[in-house]
Amino acid sequence: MVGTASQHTDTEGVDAGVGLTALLVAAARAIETHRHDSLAQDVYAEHFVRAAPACAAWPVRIQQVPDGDDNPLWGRFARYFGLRTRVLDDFLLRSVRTGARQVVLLGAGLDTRALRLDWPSDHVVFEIDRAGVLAFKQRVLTDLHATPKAQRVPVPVDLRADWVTALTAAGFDPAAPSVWLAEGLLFYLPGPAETQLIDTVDRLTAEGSALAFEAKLEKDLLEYRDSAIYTATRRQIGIDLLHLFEKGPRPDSAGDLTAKGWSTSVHTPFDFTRRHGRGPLPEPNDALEGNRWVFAYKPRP
Ligand SMILES: C[S@@+](CC[C@H](N)C(=O)[O-])C[C@H]1O[C@@H](n2cnc3c(N)ncnc32)[C@H](O)[C@@H]1O
Repeated sequence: MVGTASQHTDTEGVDAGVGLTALLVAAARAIETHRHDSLAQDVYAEHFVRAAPACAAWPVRIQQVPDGDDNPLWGRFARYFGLRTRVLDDFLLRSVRTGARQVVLLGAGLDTRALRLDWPSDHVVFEIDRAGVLAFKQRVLTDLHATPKAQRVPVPVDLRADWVTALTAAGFDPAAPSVWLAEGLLFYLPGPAETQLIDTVDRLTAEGSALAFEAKLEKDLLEYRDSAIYTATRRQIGIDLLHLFEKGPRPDSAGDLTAKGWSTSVHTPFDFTRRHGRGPLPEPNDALEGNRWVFAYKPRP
């Protein structure tokens, strides 16, 4: 265990610190949803943004941004989140089609895949995040009378504490194939917590399971301090992502999974920009340049 529950507060709300990053992704998904060439539809996203006093001035449509798509935050960065959402939607649905019966969203934040994707109705979606974030999410969804398309099970726990006990107590079955997602999460965890999380996913997964995660290449992240995306995020909405990211050395989690027998593939977001014909392309001093999307499969014998 990397730390204990008492060392790590899990009561932080959604409107501060790393919780606020969940709202940033929600605002990006709202903007993507309203685009004429949208890659992913999330009709709940704008309701989260509008329910959070901290985001009163945030846009939920690109038309509300004075410089529109030229804005590094609500244009380019939001398109990045829209592309990421679509690629990971496709990954999860593909994994379910090939046998996964349980979905585990690590650092689920305001992800509404349990409500908006077409799951087989007997499937279960476990959403792990801190209590404050999940309580806010539940409040908004309850007000909307939103109905999940699979069984949705929130698991309020800090991923640096004993989350395995919480997940299994919530009904997760390690013997059944599962698909796991860590979208926009790992760089908020200390390196040893990431290693432990990946080891634990390996231990809890039956053959035929799958995992996707987003990682950053090991490079001094502070080199990107003046990149357009991070500067705009800091100045426009007061979120200093580089302050929130863990800056110690990162483990090679894709390599670790390969060594454990998983089949892994590592992509840049730009691979998918080309595939979908929209999304961000590389720029000089580009904070997205070091991002990797990793897809891992635990083979059947
Ligand atoms: C950038 S948001 C991404 C949310 C979601 N995956 C998505 O893409 O919409 C990061 C999320 O990770 C959660 N998170 C960060 N550190 C965590 C921890 N130690 N335990 C549980 N959740 C954590 C935050 O509360 C936040 O909801």
